[in-house]
Amino acid sequence: MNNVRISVKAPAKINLTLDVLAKRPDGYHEVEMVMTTVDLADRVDLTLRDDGRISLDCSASFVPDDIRNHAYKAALLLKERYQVPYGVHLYIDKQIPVAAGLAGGSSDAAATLRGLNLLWNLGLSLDELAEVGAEIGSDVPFCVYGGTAVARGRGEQITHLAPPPPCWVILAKPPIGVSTADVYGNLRVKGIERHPSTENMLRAIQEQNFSLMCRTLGNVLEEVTLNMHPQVRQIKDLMEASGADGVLMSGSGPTVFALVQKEAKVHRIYNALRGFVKDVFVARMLGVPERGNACTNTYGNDTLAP
Ligand SMILES: C[C@](O)(CO)[C@H](O)COP(=O)(O)OP(=O)(O)OC[C@H]1O[C@@H](n2ccc(N)nc2=O)[C@H](O)[C@@H]1O
Ligand SMILES: Nc1ncnc2c1ncn2[C@@H]1O[C@H](COP(=O)(O)OP(=O)(O)OP(=O)(O)O)[C@@H](O)[C@H]1O
Repeated sequence: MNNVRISVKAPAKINLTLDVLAKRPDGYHEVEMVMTTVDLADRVDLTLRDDGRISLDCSASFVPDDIRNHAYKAALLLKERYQVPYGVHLYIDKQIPVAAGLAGGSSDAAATLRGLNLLWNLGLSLDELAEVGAEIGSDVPFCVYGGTAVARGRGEQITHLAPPPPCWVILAKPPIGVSTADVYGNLRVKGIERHPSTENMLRAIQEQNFSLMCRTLGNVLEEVTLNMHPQVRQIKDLMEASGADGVLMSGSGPTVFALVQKEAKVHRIYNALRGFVKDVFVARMLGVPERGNACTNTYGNDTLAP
């Protein structure tokens, strides 16, 4: 093991809108979704290995530490594609709940790609890293860039956006794991009654209109997951009853988030939820790619430009 080490932040994402337009011949769904990052984040530490091997540890023991881990897969793909002689040891400090609809694994993979680009001195652009990321999962390209974007295709076609109006985000995850494949599998695309308006969400962001953003929140997967897991509906109801300005399930769930602008409301909603569910987090909307994403290393400074 070498002592050249960098740390990269891997923020969670939330979906402000998630629309499904069609089922594709390849089994995936054609989506249109507005996504943004929040400051609930994992940290990925990358230490250079001279022996060419890839290894991984995670603070959460139930997360796989082999090729099933998205971060491990990211390192292997990059190593093979660019014939890198070096290896890496990855340590993931897990703060984002797992199988929660917050793209934790995807963000770890994206952070690994960004970190290895520096550690292995590959000189790749974010577009090139996102292309590698798409081989790992549909959410990885967005996570490579971070910030705020519309994602189309199966999620890999990214159009960057300005940050949404600033606000607090309270996230609550019931103690169940949800399989994204099952949720998409249970969706009847032709039966979708209300599609969220991407156009209105873009307008809300452009005009920095918090109230329009809250009114436009929408996720067509929500109904599917709510029917599978009634607890998710209870959390949603509780957030709404506690005065949240907007409430939505993220991704395929089961995490539900509430948006509020007034700090006093944050405490009220947090306290109401804590009696009901253990995993409650208070975060700020990040909305922009984080500067200084990769920190302390033996090169002396952070050269990652997100
Ligand atoms: C629900 C979201 O998280 C919203 O951001 C994404 O659409 C899913 O992203 P992800 O977890 O990275 O998804 P992947 O790992 O690529 O795919 C998991 C499974 O979800 C289904 N899937 C995923 C993305 C998509 N556009 N259509 C799909 O039908 C497929 O059955 C796939 O086998
Ligand atoms: N680095 C990782 N962190 C967490 N889970 C991982 C990781 N790599 C692979 N996994 C596996 O992926 C599965 C989904 O975990 P993850 O936390 O990424 O889900 P998610 O937040 O619902 O993702 P998405 O929002 O992209 O659908 C878990 O069952 C876990 O075993």
